[in-house]
Amino acid sequence: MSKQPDMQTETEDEGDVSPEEYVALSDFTGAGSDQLTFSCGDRLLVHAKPSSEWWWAEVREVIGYAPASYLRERATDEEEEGEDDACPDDPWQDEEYFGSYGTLRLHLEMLSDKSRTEAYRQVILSNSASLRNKVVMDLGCGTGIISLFCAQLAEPSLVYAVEASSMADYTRQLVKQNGCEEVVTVLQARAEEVELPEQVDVLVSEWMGNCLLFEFMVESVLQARDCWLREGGVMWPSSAALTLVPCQAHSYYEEKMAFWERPYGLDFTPLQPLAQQEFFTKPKFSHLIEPADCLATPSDVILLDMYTLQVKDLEEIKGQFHFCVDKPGSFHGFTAWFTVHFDSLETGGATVELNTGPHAEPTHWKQTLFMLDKPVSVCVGDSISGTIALHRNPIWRRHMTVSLDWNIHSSTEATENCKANTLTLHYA
Ligand SMILES: NC(=[NH2+])NCCC[C@H]1O[C@@H](n2cnc3c(N)ncnc32)[C@H](O)[C@@H]1O
Repeated sequence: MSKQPDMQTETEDEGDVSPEEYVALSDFTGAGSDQLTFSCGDRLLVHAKPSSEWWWAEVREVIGYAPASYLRERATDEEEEGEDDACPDDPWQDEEYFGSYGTLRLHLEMLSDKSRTEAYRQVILSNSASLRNKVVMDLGCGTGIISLFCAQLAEPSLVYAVEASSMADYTRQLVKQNGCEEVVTVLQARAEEVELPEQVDVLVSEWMGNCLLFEFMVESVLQARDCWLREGGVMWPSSAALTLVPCQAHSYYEEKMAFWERPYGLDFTPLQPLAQQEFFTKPKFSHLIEPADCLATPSDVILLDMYTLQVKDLEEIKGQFHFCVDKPGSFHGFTAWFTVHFDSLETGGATVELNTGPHAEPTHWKQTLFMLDKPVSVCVGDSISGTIALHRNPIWRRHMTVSLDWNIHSSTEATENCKANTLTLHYA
């Protein structure tokens, strides 16, 4: 969340509104004396809107700042009965989420992803000696593959394999089937609630979702870190980076937009605004970008340190970018992917990398494509600069909105062809 404006410096009329009643969509704990703290469902009186992100409001006679994204205008009486969706009873959608991991489909997809699974195997293998007599927590172990690698390739004293879904019953069987029950203990529990008899030396997890954070399993990892990782313990992954690049996407554009120009000799272009709204206002997961589609050198726009990252930081994560176009073409959109790194347990030992980008082995995550509403022709020497912001959904806690704001400075036009653009895409 960007810093709230300083109310004292706001002139009287800036943003002042006659008090309007809003409902809190989610709990919020204010940081500092001038931010409000409120609970989901609280009624707030909004007195001023000095910025789009922070409003000056009152709750239970306390005045302060409230994040606008947490508030919804109070419905009129007759709409009131719909109020309970303001505070859904399952904001993490855990029933559906853990239900999906109780079946084999997703586990088969993950285990079939050689690049992903071999990276974790490589981590265990290259740290085999250092893992001796260590206590490990495998958070969200699924079928237990990482725990089985630990038991098979190293000699840890104990591995706590924590899995919340019903897959845990089968994971216990797999541990026994492979003769690892001495080392691996499977606990069916949410990592946030699990009770371990001891702290752990290593917390390993495969938590990454689309665009790195989708599903927000990372929150569970951070909570487990704060609860169970001993002082000086190791996080695997140790760090994560979100990478972005401006790109061409001719085939996707042809498929979803150009198609309407002359289907079967007819002019269907009046449907193109509909196509733009339906296909280009949300990210395209599982996009496979060709290296040749990159219009500039990809850039890491967000870097996460898994030792210092805090849950509250996940509400909004921002990054800057400045791309120098190095090949002429159609700027159709931006593609994003992530890379995670695993520090060696030995000081100065080799780091293992899992890179999900177009220059590495393909993974089941592939990449994520954010399409512009209209492509822009760019030339070598043009620059594309701006910011990316990942806003976590205040209600549905596994979802987020990705906002991209950028300008294009053309090198060819005499005047600064500085086009301000905003692209905000909501995850479904
Ligand atoms: N890379 C991802 N996007 N997902 C791959 C790992 C997901 C696995 O972790 C389990 N899992 C996810 N969150 C939790 C949690 N808080 N506690 C226990 N198991 C979990 C989930 O049931 C599944 O088996």
